[in-house]
Amino acid sequence: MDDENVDNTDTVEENDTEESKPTEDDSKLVEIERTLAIIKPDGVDKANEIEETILNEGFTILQKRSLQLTPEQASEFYAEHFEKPFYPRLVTYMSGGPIIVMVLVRENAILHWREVIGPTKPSVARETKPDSIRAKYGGDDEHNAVHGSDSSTSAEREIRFFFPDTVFESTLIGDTARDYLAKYINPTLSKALVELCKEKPADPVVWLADWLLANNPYRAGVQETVESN
Ligand SMILES: Nc1ncnc2c1ncn2[C@@H]1O[C@H](COP(=O)(O)OP(=O)(O)OP(=O)(O)O)[C@@H](O)[C@H]1O
Repeated sequence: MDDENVDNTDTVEENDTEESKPTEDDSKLVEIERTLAIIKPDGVDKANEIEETILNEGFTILQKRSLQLTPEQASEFYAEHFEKPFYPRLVTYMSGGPIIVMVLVRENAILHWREVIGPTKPSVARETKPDSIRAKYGGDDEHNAVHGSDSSTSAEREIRFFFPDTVFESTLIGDTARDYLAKYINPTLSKALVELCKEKPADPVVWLADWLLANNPYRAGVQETVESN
């Protein structure tokens, strides 16, 4: 178990209501996103099954840590619930044993992970989403096995909370990605693939990597630039 301290931020997010949260059906754009998943203390003995579900649902586990929160860290993480009657019990619960935190990546990761974990209360999950993680592994309304970020703002704050070195850069998608590749990669790569087929080397991947390094038009000292299509 890793007991290193987590980063503490003093940001308090706005308190989203269940009604205001978007659903997957509302989503028009496909986005590659990151979200934070926590396997809570009561879910840790089912970690293998939960991780299998994560992978089966098409997520990549980008980062993973096992740790135990101090009561202060649990209070900070759930600061938005400070005034709720269940807050003291929530802090005791979340600091009462080891947890596993993961950064998950997928198209629409935030919404999809919320769908996979199911409603907050396991009793409701068992009635309405019996295949969800909280339906299968949750206990009472407080002990619901897993957490998922509920918005991109929360995801960024929560990922930084546990992985303070994370850099958030926008990922190019759609036409922007196509334009970027067409301008900077395709001309050189096409030429490299033509040469590769002529050469037919024994280890094509290493040969291709060497060719690209030797013919990188953006490397200082390489004179020739490849015409774009
Ligand atoms: N009525 C309640 N009684 C006891 N515990 C509760 C209650 N409501 C919420 N909790 C606990 O507080 C956590 C945070 O509540 P929140 O309303 O943010 O739900 P959530 O976003 O589905 O959960 P999480 O933030 O853990 O993913 C819940 O996951 C649950 O452990």
